[in-house]
Amino acid sequence: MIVDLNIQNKRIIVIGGGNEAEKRVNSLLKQNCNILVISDTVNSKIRKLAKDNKIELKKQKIQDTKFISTLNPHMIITTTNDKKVNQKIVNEAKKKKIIVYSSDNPDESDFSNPAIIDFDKMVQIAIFTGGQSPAMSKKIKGKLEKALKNIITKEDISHIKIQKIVRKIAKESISAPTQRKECLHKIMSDNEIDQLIKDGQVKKAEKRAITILRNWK
Ligand SMILES: C[C@@]1(CC(=O)O)C2=NC(=C\c3[nH]c(c(CCC(=O)O)c3CC(=O)O)Cc3[nH]c(c(CC(=O)O)c3CCC(=O)O)/C=C3\N/C(=C\2)[C@@H](CCC(=O)O)[C@]3(C)CC(=O)O)/[C@H]1CCC(=O)O
Ligand SMILES: NC(=O)c1ccc[n+]([C@@H]2O[C@H](COP(=O)([O-])OP(=O)(O)OC[C@H]3O[C@@H](n4cnc5c(N)ncnc54)[C@H](O)[C@@H]3O)[C@@H](O)[C@H]2O)c1
Repeated sequence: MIVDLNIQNKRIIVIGGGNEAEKRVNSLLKQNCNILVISDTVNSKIRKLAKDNKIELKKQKIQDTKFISTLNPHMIITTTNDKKVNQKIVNEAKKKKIIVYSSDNPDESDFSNPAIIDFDKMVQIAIFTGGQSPAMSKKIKGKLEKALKNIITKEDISHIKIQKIVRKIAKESISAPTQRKECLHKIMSDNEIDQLIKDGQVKKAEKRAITILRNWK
């Protein structure tokens, strides 16, 4: 099942410092979480992230799973090239009911990583083949990225920003969910708002949206 994990402000530990660790760290950096990498060696990208204080780094070879009790993370991602170490970590994390992911063990991991297309951090599209072919996910992502550029427009992104604002107000000011929905749809399909967005007058579009909302009966 594809869901969006909420890991805001949580402590996430990544074991290993190679290519896989780098991919996982890059995804985690898009969330507002605390990332600790533990590895005996790290590649230059991870070293730079630590230097820039984007992540915490512990240069250490993991031999047992004591670090789990000591650091009490919300989630562990293990990416070492040592299958036994990865398995030990998975077993212990499961015992402690900690969310765990192992790069070499999709079957025992609590989640998977789809290929992701991102539009302005506002719309994310995930492509997933259920573990059958990661390489094909990557290829389809490339094809979709090109096609979607003409479908998900700058105007759509502006509408999302406006909806975020009016939706918050609507939740407080319009008590009936069906009415709320109707009002939000009206704002989404308002020709004047569309035109203002196209003319680059986003603030005016926002104002008009709020006016429609305030006048809603
Ligand atoms: C989509 C993407 C997202 C990401 O990684 O963030 C992703 N793999 C990507 C690329 C990629 N990975 C691999 C290759 C080499 C060719 C090949 O093997 O096909 C390539 C292609 C390349 O690099 O060109 C090797 C590989 N991958 C996995 C294993 C282990 C195994 O199968 O047991 C091995 C063997 C390792 C080895 O040989 O030792 C497992 C998984 N990889 C997944 C995701 C999950 C299933 C996704 C799905 O079902 O679609 C899953 C199950 C992990 C999970 O659960 O999360 C990302 C592209 C995104 C992008 O570029 O935007
Ligand atoms: N899920 C995927 O999409 C995917 C893709 C490619 C590879 N893989 C798998 O991911 C694993 C790692 O791949 P990689 O390319 O990052 O390998 P890598 O060799 O580049 O990195 C391995 C890292 O683990 C560290 N490490 C090893 N043993 C350790 C220990 N005991 N304690 C702490 N750190 C330790 C090493 O120092 C190194 O930094 C492999 O098992 C590979 O099969 C998965």
